[in-house]
Amino acid sequence: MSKIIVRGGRTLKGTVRVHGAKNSVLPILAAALLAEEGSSVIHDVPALDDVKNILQVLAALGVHAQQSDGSVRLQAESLTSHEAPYELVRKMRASFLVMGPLLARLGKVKISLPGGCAIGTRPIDQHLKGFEAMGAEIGFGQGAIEATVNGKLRGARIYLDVASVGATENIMMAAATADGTTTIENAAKEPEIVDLANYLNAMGAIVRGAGTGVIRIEGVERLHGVEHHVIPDRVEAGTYMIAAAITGGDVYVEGAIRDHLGPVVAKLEEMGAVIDCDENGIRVRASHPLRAVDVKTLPYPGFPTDMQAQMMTLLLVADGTSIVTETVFENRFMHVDELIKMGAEIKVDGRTAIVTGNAKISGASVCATDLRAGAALICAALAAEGSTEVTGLHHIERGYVDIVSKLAVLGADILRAPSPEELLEEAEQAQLQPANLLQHLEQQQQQPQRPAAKADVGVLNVQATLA
Ligand SMILES: CC(=O)N[C@H]1[C@@H](OP(=O)(O)OP(=O)(O)OC[C@H]2O[C@@H](n3ccc(=O)[nH]c3=O)[C@H](O)[C@@H]2O)O[C@H](CO)[C@@H](O)[C@@H]1O
Ligand SMILES: C=C(OP(=O)(O)O)C(=O)O
Repeated sequence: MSKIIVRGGRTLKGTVRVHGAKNSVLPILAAALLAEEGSSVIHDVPALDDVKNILQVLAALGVHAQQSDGSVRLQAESLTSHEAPYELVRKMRASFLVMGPLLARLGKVKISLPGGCAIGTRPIDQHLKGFEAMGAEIGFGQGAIEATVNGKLRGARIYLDVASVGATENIMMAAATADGTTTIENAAKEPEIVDLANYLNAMGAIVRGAGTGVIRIEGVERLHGVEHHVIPDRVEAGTYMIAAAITGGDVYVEGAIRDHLGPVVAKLEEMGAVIDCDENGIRVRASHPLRAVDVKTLPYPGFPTDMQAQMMTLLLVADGTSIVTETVFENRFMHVDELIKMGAEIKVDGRTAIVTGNAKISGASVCATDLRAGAALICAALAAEGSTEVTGLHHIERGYVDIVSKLAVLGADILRAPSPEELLEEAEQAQLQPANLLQHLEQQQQQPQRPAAKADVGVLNVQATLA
């Protein structure tokens, strides 16, 4: 089993650069299916497992993709299938976002139900309600959805019962080439929705109001490929801001956009951290003790549910008791039990967690149960006394590029110990002979690789950067 090993107690200092947003790039890659002519080139594509996965889904549908240096060129002129493979959709909920574009392009789609996950049941009723309103006929069988449209999708007025990010995106994509105008009411307002709308508009779509609660999409005949730069990942940025604060550090998060991180900045300031924002990023300085604060997650522009676990971890070291309320997902406190193993005192009652501050956090063996739970455990480990081993890395690697390298460059004592399977794969790739293979594996296991600083992680003197 691979694991991240952290020896806590180091103060983080320096500069870390954020990658392109996972939650933007996934819908944008799905939207590339809509280009009937020309190629799309998407820049600032993070090297994440989720991106690999959605590219596999697109390949199975007939999209040609070429990747180089953080960019992907996609050619979707001739699609060859309307069936998104079960094995791939099952791995990642966001692959359900190909449903809208496939309905629009081919008038039919077969896709497995994405199912729930650790953080909640995550139904897709709002996506389907939107497609039905636009004229799609939807059938279910053997865990899959089959939908067809007689002719073209038709514009409709759709009120979402919950301001779902995925449903807003799926419906926007389906509506881009529908007959007539679609209005989405109670639409999600996340920055990733705006990024998707900007990409669609550059492709020739007419999407107005993205970023507000009412989005209007005037259907056009066809869309074409374009170049697009994905926005920086606000959740990755927020995670490094928390990592800085929890270690009493001084970190410049390059690429962080203040307007996308309003509630995180506000809460850190309420706690007593000093935040300086400029057009290139956000600097966080914190000295302990920090003040306890209450946090309630809400759809954007409220406090993001994707930052709740990391924020809860920071509240452990604050002075006083904090109340954390999770209103977006019904089961997003999975990190609590793991934090308790590290010495935290947290009581959960339904959707509320009462966090006792001034905790003495100590190293333990813990497991990431979902992506942000994993990030929270790494944050806790940075502040813990002693050594922490975090497993369940497949969750973390869905959403964080080079997290170990980035934290190491900031001064954390952190390394990633690969699993025997990963070592074997690495040795096979290096085409080692059987005799050398054993020796290679033994050496690797005795000395887990400390991450090398990657070219895109700068170690800059914060004083000099901000002077
Ligand atoms: C790839 C991606 O962008 N993922 C993000 C996206 O997920 P995702 O798009 O899946 O999240 P939604 O905004 O759809 O979900 C919000 C709430 O609405 C409910 N719901 C959703 C759809 C539906 O048809 N019916 C329904 O009841 C969900 O169960 C949940 O309680 O937004 C979430 C909320 O900000 C983030 O945590 C995820 O990181
Ligand atoms: C819940 C998340 O992502 P997804 O919707 O891809 O599961 C997340 O990014 O925290």
